[in-house]
Amino acid sequence: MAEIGFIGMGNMGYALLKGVLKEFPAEKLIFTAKTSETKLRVHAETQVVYAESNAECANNCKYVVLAVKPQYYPTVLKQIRYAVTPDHVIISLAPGITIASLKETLGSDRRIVRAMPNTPALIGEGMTGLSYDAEEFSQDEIDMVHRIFGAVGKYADVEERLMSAVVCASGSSPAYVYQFIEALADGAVQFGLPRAQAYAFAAQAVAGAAKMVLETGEHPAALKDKVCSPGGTTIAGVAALESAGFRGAILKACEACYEKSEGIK
Ligand SMILES: NC(=O)C1=CN([C@@H]2O[C@H](COP(=O)(O)OP(=O)(O)OC[C@H]3O[C@@H](n4cnc5c(N)ncnc54)[C@H](O)[C@@H]3O)[C@@H](O)[C@H]2O)C=CC1
Ligand SMILES: O=C(O)[C@@H]1CCC=N1
Repeated sequence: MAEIGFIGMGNMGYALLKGVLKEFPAEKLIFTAKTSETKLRVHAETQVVYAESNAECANNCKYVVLAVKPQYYPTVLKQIRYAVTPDHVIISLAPGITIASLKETLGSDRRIVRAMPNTPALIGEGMTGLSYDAEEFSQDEIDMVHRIFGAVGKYADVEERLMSAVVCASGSSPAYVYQFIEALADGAVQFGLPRAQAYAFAAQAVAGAAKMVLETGEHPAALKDKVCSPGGTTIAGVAALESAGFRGAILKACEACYEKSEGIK
């Protein structure tokens, strides 16, 4: 019997499976995917066994990670309904779908953890928000959930009402950061920097700036001020971004993301 099972091998399920393999041996893991091609490919790559069905996957592990899109939840929940017991720890990655609604479908004694990870989990640099009713779980189970997400990056517990805000800050935001890196690189290519170097310079600048925020604990605005020489190049760029509504655009993106997440049923 495995310990952790993954239902769904798309972008997030695969990133988590690959990520946790750095902390857990393949024998402790099991997964399912929709197609045989995916099952065979992921098995060949990871040596992790796959289950023939979602119910079989749930039957063969204690921690069941639901890594399918919200629109497939009704089907998958129906498939696993009688396979998951009150002993299982069900980890749901979907935005918007509440613990209460999952209990309504699966049974009120089923125990659910909501998790909002992100794809940098693939390389151990993920960030996951976790939400659960601590009274329903033993300390060992909570430690295990933390170990799973700790294996793929950082994590923090948050109140369930804040999960859609976590989607804005870290679940969806890697996409915005990639857009930013792509645009920065385009900007540099415009002035002659070779394309490959432009991505490397832009991505390292983003990674370095992010680490400065995390490691110095300084306010982002103070760090920004230190890059801006009076009358220099950076403040000219900052002024251009302000007049283009850069920060306002990001706030709008978060608003759209939040509303979308809250609207998922
Ligand atoms: N991609 C991301 O950055 C993040 C995704 N999530 C959440 O993780 C979940 C999965 O998202 P993604 O991996 O991005 O989606 P995806 O579309 O890449 O993968 C979902 C996978 O589920 C499979 N699937 C569909 N129906 C199935 C079934 N009945 N049985 C087994 N597998 C089935 C699909 O074939 C697909 O491979 C979603 O709830 C999403 O909101 C959460 C945080 C970040
Ligand atoms: O786009 C989505 O719906 C998922 C949730 C967070 C990141 N990707």
